[in-house]
Amino acid sequence: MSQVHVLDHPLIQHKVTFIRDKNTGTKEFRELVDEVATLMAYEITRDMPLEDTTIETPVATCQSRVISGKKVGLIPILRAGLGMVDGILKLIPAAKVGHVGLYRDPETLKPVEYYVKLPSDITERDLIVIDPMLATGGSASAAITALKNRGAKNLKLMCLIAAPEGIKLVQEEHPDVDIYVAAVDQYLNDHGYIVPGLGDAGDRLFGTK
Ligand SMILES: O=P(O)(O)OC[C@H]1O[C@H](OP(=O)(O)OP(=O)(O)O)[C@H](O)[C@@H]1O
Ligand SMILES: O=c1cc[nH]c(=O)[nH]1
Ligand SMILES: [Mg+2]
Repeated sequence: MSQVHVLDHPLIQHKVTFIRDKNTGTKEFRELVDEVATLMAYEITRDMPLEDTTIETPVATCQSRVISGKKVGLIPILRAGLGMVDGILKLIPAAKVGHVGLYRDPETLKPVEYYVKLPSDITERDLIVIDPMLATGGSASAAITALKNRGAKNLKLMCLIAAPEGIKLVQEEHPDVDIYVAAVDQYLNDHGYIVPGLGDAGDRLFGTK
């Protein structure tokens, strides 16, 4: 069974409060999502392997450590996942970025795939699937399946806000994928929106409502 990591750092929790607030406009919403993504990346990279190296400081020879040659891939789920990419790249600038385009059919709540473009070497990369919202879990699970079908092996899922229903589905369908979230909310309403949530993440990021 995969683990769920709730990233409860005070800075993350503080910023998520303003992301949720309906009075937060598009510009500020986008900036806050970007900042939270950076803070979450700091937490999600805790287990990155290090290797020893020797350097010369101005004073002496020194044994020190660098991140070992592990390659990372970021996979935002379009559209809303795009809002978290730059924030993560600030900490992992060498990561490659693949895109999985999915939208959730408003009637059936089932994901519809419309675009997949991935780095050619995803089988060798540690992949982080990114989407602000994990609601029914259908989109995240479908994205992970699409990646596994193309050979991906090491995956993590990073979301801002999750519903218990979405966590359950991803854990059932992908027990090898750990989930990193800033908050786990109460439930889904009749339209599949997370309560209390933040509304429609894509619309709030891109001002399309
Ligand atoms: O867990 P689920 O029930 O699948 O819902 C979550 C999905 O819904 C939203 O995308 P949406 O379909 O609104 O597309 P968009 O990002 O283009 O707005 C969100 O960004 C997730 O991808
Ligand atoms: O609450 C929700 C659920 C799905 N997608 C969103 O953007 N928000
Ligand atoms: Mg949307």
